[in-house]
Amino acid sequence: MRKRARIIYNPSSGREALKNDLVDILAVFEQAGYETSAYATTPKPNSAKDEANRAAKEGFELIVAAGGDGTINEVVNGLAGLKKRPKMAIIPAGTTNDFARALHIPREDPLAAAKIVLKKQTINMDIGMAGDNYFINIAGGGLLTELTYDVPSNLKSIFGYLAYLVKGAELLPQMKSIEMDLKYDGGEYKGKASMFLLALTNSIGGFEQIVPDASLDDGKFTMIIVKTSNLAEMLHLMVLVLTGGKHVDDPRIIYKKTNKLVAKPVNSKMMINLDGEYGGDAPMKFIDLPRHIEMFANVDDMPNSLLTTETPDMIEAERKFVEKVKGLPDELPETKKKAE
Ligand SMILES: Nc1ncnc2c1ncn2[C@@H]1O[C@H](COP(=O)(O)OP(=O)(O)OP(=O)(O)O)[C@@H](O)[C@H]1O
Repeated sequence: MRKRARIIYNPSSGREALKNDLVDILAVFEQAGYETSAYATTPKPNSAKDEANRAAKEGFELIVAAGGDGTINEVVNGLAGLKKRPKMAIIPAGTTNDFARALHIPREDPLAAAKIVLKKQTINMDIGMAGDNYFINIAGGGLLTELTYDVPSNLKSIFGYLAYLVKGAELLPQMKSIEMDLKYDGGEYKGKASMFLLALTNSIGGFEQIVPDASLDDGKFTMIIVKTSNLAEMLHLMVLVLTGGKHVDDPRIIYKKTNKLVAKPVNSKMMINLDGEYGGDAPMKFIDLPRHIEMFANVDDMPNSLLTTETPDMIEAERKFVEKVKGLPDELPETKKKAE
């Protein structure tokens, strides 16, 4: 019997290109040896997740997630809890496409992304588990991570994580650190922090510098705890990120590899963000499931070292941002006071 592939695509995500190319995309997977069918997701919550789960249980050998990061996250959530998990491929069609960036899959041309399957190269990717949910790219908690919900998606497309940070900087005067208890492999942080992040890939909102040494299959998250919420200090850290990852050694940051994290707020509420979406409230336990899903990737093009793959508009966005930050005074006593 021929192997079967199910393409789960979001007809509403990103550009029309996905729909226009669908017939050719189906042909690529047929050429790769799969009897292939397609399923269009609906606005109903979890439609991609439920279909991925159903197809996997029916014995499909390959599930292709075609859409934005939200669709990919849902498909992973449909598969990660199963004992027998099919292979996955992704065709990015969203705005930020963080995950495709990490796997070096073309982000502008869905047909080219589909053709990665013809190279027959896969990697066994780590997946994050957070309570009952799964994530593939990043989890976070704390006041700053809550801001992602406010970043309009047209801004996301140009600035990615930068938008998140700029928005954060704008809102910082209203912000404060919260008291957290974070237990990780071999250590614990008890104290004030503005946020923590757990990264599985090195691509967060288009910025590979934030987690310069993330590995996709080492069974460990890269954990970043940002202790300060002081406006001037946050801006300084952003500049360190933009100028090549020097933030990792900064004393206001804890930067560690860990397989687990138990995150608890002390006397306050802490929302958890999973792959850019609200994922429940802490206390929450996070575990890195090592080499959990076999994923088609452009392995030839994935660098051993972690070189950035910036597009011209990202470089321009970075340049503008650094200019903006440079123009600000070092100390902003009014806002600083409120931020503390
Ligand atoms: N047929 C549909 N019509 C409208 N919305 C849909 C449909 N199918 C799925 N959705 C919604 O699309 C959202 C997921 O979007 P997805 O992440 O795939 O693309 P995107 O939003 O364009 O990408 P990005 O997050 O990168 O901007 C979910 O909220 C889901 O409910």
